Amino acid sequence: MCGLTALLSLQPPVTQSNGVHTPPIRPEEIDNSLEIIKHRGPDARGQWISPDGRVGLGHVRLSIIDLSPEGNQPFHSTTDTNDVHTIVNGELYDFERLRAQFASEYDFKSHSDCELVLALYQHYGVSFLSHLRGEFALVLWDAKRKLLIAARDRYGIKSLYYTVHQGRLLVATEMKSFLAYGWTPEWDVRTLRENGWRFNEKCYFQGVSKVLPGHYLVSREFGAAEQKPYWDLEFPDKRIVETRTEEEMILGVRERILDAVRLRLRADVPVGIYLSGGLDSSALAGVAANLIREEHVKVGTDNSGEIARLQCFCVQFDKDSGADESDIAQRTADWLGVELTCVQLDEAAIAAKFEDTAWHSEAPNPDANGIGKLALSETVHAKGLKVVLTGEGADEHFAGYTLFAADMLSEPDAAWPSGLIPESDREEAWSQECIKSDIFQLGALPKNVPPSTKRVLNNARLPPSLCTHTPLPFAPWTDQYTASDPQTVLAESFDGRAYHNMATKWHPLHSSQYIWTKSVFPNIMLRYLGDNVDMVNHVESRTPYLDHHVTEYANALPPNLKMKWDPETKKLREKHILREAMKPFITEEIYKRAKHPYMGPVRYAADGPLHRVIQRLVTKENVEQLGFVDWETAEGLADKAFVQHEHSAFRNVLSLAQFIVIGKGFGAKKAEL
Ligand SMILES: Nc1ncnc2c1ncn2[C@@H]1O[C@H](COP(=O)(O)OP(=O)(O)OP(=O)(O)O)[C@@H](O)[C@H]1O
Ligand SMILES: NC(=O)CC[C@H](N)C(=O)O
Repeated sequence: MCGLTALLSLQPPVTQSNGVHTPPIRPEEIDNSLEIIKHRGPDARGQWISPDGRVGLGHVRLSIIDLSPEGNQPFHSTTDTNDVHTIVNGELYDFERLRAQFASEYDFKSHSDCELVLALYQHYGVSFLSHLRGEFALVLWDAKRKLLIAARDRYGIKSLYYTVHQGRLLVATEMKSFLAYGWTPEWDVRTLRENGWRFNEKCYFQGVSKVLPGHYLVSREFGAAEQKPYWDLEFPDKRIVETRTEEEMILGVRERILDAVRLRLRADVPVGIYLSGGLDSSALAGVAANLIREEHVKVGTDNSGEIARLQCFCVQFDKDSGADESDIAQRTADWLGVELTCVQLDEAAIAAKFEDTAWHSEAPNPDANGIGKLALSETVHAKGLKVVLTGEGADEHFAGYTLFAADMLSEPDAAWPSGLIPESDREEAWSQECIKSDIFQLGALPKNVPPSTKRVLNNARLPPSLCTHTPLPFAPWTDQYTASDPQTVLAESFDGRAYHNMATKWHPLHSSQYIWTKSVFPNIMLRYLGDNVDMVNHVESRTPYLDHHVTEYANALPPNLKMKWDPETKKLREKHILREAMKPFITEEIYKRAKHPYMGPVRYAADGPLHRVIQRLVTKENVEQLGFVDWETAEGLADKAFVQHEHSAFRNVLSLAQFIVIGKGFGAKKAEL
């Protein structure tokens, strides 16, 4: 993916009577901002500043479609009637069909997918976003109307941040780009204490917000910007009985996934696949192999029609870590006849990449999982590939997480009467899942949650699990920022439409899927395990399960077909319909294998490489420089984590070390009372 940066001066570039001085935007500022994210776009760099010096657009390019200079950005549409400029990070699928459709009314200058934004904006006005299919972050400036739009894809696959600094609206793919404009980061201690940055539009730096998934930011006539939604997840009314047969729905899922993969194999550069021992990625590899065999589909630049040339990549952890799936991935690769490269990741390699992963992801998470993804992209790049397909989004939309089970069982599924679970079984299984979800927590369950908070999300069982995440060892003075507990903050990050739907229309499984997919998924998973770390090594990851034709179809399926009750084992079978839809393309082993979440090792040796990195980072000086952490509590964490192997201390200290890396990299001001 590429990277972008944009500025809009909210005041004219002169000294005002009130003393505010907004200098015209300078090319060096944009260039410095792009320099910070140059890893996102090694192939070309471009910028545009409006004649009045009030609008600036900058872009670094990882070229994927139309590698010629015509595909470089910004793109401009300047005619008698038009004066529109855009920068786009991402991929717009099915662009060739749309390009042909609009060729008579728009004068395309390139064969880039991204230029489509100008054609669609000219045709549809601000509603053009609904016509984009794929992952993107973009900024568009309509000079005639003095209208700025900054938009993000439906799921938040791409990141997009904004802030106002010295009278200028700043927008960028990564927060660190703002540093070039003289912005000085200050910790937002409230959102750190309340965990809000993991759930909502806030960031852990004051004044910085995310453009939310499925939203666009709009500023007219240089006025204050506001966010508006253009798309959201929708689920059916739980009382309406499904009339399609299971077979029809299995075929419906299959057809849409085939289409989503087919579109994502199209690129002017080599394309590969991230392959684990799980269903989601094995299905992608299987579908791709099938498309090569049955339709002779071109895979990136490879037109050979040889399945053996399809390149897959698997992270290989130490065998005794319990986290390694490479044997299974190898069996899948052998069965399909594709090539598999295993990327060995021992503890020394994990330790060596710890700081880079935190810095680039901008989304600290208390585990080492993101490091594996960073290592994968390093190898993919070394092998000359620029694009990979990866399986994120399947668990969200086809119900793969066991954390959804309690909500799935909390109510019968009237939409699929033939799959109804006998009431006594359902109630028994539900109470067991509730006990399990209380025991299997990654930290202490949230305390002091007002009863009203539980009702906001219609008593969903999922929220406490999302809120147990690893409190940092906060300094006592930060207690003033605990007016709202994390669970209330999570609940309040949704809107009235969602509350109404959860209370009256959606099955609890669907409410749970909504809560997860709108909160930690874009803010943590797609950052720490997604685009941000892939792009460090100039690799674009494409997510076929996050194609909105796939997800809209999946969301409309009955809950009982997503998590299907097995009357013999008296257990739920997660991702049932996805499994059935993908059956022709996967091994028997994968078809039968239960979900194992992607996890790096969680136990590391005392005085080993990772312990030493943590000791180097978590010093009194570094902790005190954060300002919001208590050194006395932090001091013993590394020993507890690596010598006594306390899992919660391990998570705490990893989190703390990541914040130290981020604080140092950003030059964040020490937080004070
Ligand atoms: N060990 C790994 N090597 C390479 N890629 C991986 C690895 N683990 C996960 N991934 C990538 O990350 C994606 C998300 O991981 P996740 O665990 O959700 O899916 P999965 O392993 O494919 O399937 P399942 O969810 O059924 O276990 C995978 O689909 C795959 O593309
Ligand atoms: N890396 C990207 O975001 C790709 C942008 C655009 N699709 C191109 O090929 O240039």
